[in-house]
Amino acid sequence: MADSVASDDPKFCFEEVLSTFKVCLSEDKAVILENYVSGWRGLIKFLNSLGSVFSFISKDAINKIQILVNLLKEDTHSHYMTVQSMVRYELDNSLVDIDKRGSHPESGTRTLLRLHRALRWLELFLERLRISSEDSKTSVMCADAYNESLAHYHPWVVRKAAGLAFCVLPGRPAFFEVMNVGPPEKVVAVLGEAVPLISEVYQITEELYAKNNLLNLP
Ligand SMILES: CCCCCCCC/C=C\CCCCCCCC(=O)N[C@@H](COP(=O)(O)O)[C@H](O)/C=C/CCCCCCCCCCCCC
Repeated sequence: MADSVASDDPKFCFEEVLSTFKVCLSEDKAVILENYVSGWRGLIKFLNSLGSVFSFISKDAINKIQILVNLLKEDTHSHYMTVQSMVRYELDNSLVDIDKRGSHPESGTRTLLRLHRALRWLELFLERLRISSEDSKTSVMCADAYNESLAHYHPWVVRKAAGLAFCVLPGRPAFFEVMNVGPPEKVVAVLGEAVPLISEVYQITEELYAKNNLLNLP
């Protein structure tokens, strides 16, 4: 795994992202952290190709991914093989700020929660994209998915900036081009494979965090 998240080759192919989400779950349905992080790195390549309007979003996502990449390289990395083992290790060793931010503002558990919430946005957005018609607006699909998910956790100023950025998203045909999958029918078929995979990863993580009362970490 590369040291810096930001130094990746910018070329994007959605099928590569799909492959990383395919190998995200182990046989016993644990979420493999390295593959989860790889999936996000691929998505950030896509975001970067949309232009500098989105850089405030990609900077935050890169920062969070970098925290997880660093944890995967530390001496304690064996505890970070899966999201399940990470949560167990950090809780057992009091490495998570539970009620208010304190000495562990960058725990893996807290950091992954932010990406987990964004994964729900992604699931909702990709499903809208899958069932959309040729003249549907990506900006509207993106905003609707955002308002139904991530927006609940963001202050007014972030919601406003995100809303403005969505307005410059390319139309559906250009968006499909950037996905680099092939003709629209192929994009729709690949989305049909991607959405259930992402949804399963989301659900498993959601249940883990809910069971441990971690869904509102500061
Ligand atoms: C071909 C596939 C199509 C979809 C590709 C989508 C590519 C998206 C790549 C990355 C998505 C962004 C992930 C954003 C993570 C946000 C985490 C977060 O909530 N952070 C906030 C809280 O952090 P703390 O302060 O508690 O540490 C932070 O305040 C956020 C700041 C930035 C604004 C985040 C706006 C998120 C909008 C998500 C939509 C992205 C639009 C992509 C357009 C296709």
